[in-house]
Amino acid sequence: PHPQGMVLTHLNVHPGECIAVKGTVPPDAKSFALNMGRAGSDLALHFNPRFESHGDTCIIICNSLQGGEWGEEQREPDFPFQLGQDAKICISFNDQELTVAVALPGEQQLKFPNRLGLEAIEFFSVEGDFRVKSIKFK
Ligand SMILES: CCCO[C@@H]1O[C@H](CO)[C@@H](O[C@@H]2O[C@H](CO)[C@H](O)[C@H](OCc3cn(Cc4ccccc4)nn3)[C@H]2O)[C@H](O)[C@H]1NC(C)=O
Repeated sequence: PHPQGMVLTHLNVHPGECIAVKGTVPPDAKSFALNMGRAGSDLALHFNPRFESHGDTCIIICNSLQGGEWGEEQREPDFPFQLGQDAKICISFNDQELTVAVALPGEQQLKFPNRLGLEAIEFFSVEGDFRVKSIKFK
């Protein structure tokens, strides 16, 4: 099978701008992740909805990755995603925090501290069970 997902680099997204991702969650999805930061090993946010994965059921795991080391997980039980449904996710940030707004299927905002002091998002990747339909930079 082809590995799922995509990697975008040299993005230069600044505070106040947002990355708007639209896509579909397959009906048999187990887990997907949106990663953003400086590079694959230097992530301000690993946003990882788990439908059934790592012993977790329907929970969003957020974490940072610095020099290849995971930080402390933030576990969010408010879970807006549904198997087989479209999803619309807008990511923005400032010096204090990153904000993930899920506009589909639920309306939900999730905040995560900007532990890296990130000033621009250069790197964005999608991994796992999420079929990207569009990415817009607003
Ligand atoms: C109870 C003691 C062990 O704790 C467990 O430790 C695991 C290993 O650190 C934690 O799982 C890791 O959590 C990280 C976030 O904190 C990341 O999610 C680690 O996965 C990285 C990763 C991305 N990918 C690509 C990918 C992503 C999504 C779907 C498909 C492929 N493959 N591995 C994932 O392996 C897992 O979240 C954690 N569970 C708890 C309850 O704390």
